[in-house]
Amino acid sequence: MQVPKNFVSEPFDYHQEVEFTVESLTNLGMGVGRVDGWVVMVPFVVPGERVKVRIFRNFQNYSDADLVEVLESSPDRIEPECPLYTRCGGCQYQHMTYERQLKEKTQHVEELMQKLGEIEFPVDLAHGSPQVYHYRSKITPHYNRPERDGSQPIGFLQYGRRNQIIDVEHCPIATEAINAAFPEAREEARRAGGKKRRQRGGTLLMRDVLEGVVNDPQEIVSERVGAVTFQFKAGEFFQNNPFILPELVEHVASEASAEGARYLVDAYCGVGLFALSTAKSFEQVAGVEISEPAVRWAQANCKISNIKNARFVIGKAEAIFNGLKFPADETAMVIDPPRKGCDESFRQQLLQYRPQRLVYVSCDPATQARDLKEFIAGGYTITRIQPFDLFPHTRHIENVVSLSLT
Ligand SMILES: C[S@@+](CC[C@H](N)C(=O)[O-])C[C@H]1O[C@@H](n2cnc3c(N)ncnc32)[C@H](O)[C@@H]1O
Repeated sequence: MQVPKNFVSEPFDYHQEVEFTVESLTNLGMGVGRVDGWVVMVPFVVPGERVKVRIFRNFQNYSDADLVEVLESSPDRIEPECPLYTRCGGCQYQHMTYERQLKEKTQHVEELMQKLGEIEFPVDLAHGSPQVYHYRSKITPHYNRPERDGSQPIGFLQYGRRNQIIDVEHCPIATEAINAAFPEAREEARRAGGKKRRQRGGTLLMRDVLEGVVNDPQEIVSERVGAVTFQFKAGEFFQNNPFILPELVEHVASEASAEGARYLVDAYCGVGLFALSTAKSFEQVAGVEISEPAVRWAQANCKISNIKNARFVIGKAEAIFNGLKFPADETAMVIDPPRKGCDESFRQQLLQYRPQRLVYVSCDPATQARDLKEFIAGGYTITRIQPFDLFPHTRHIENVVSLSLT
């Protein structure tokens, strides 16, 4: 039966099968279609495809379903590289050509900008990663306490499960070096973790850096982006697609300096990625970061790469405005906050200081759109929206928005 039943709370029976044409994807990677006007969501499909699905949950205004069969396949559908695809929760887009993934992500950014930021501005096609598989330089597989039968899978969360781990022996989005080192790291976790740790479960770190693949979060490691070397502890934050990073920092540098700013502030600077990579384009750069160890590394990284025009302060991002000597009308500001976006106090102080140019880098375009709306109300105009695909085959995207004062 195709038609939702005539009562509001249960439009379909549990496990009822229905057919429809997929209209679009949400930014979480779910296909959206309608059966007699009722919205049904299903993963691992491509817009335009006709699909048969099995309903497993009804909500107040839509239902969730599993894919049973693709009845009419999209020309953009391809075989996924990973045998665990659809069972491992890590990837959502391996069944689509890379070109289609970029188009879908671009459209998601555009929709989020419109819906959450009331921003009507064309979004440039997402800049693709030069390496589409084997690009991720850091993975953190987990393991739970052993199961009743004594098995202890080491891998990632299963698709659609909150706490169930799927055993992963090889991850095609992780670098080749990580995959080569993975069997031994899995063995080591099982052996050297000892009985106590085995009982609790835990997380493995695998970071592919200049020194090789490192597992100890405390180990000091190095990455090179363009001419700059970055050192930091293996467990600390550093962008994890090294293949696209030179292109991302080049874009940020050219956008930040587009109107001739002489000074740059890197808010949420981490170990100095943007400040130090762009320092040669500015007379002086300053960074601010809440993590003291990250700031210490940013300072050390100046010395390692012989950069003399950068300084860094520890504190919440808004601390940078206190005593900042750079003239606002000659200053560009790079903003790269965590997923939750900028704090209100930072947004307010930024609008009082009024830097000439803003380049807002974000891994969550939803919170970014909310912040942008405030900057636009405060007098800024968007000049470019350029997503960068740091995360091929997943639903994630890094979005870079450039703004000027009107
Ligand atoms: C997405 S990371 C970006 C780091 C850096 N721009 C990079 O690309 O390597 C966000 C950074 O913001 C820092 N952070 C989080 N909340 C902060 C706050 N309120 N003020 C300043 N930094 C903060 C985190 O420690 C983290 O290093």
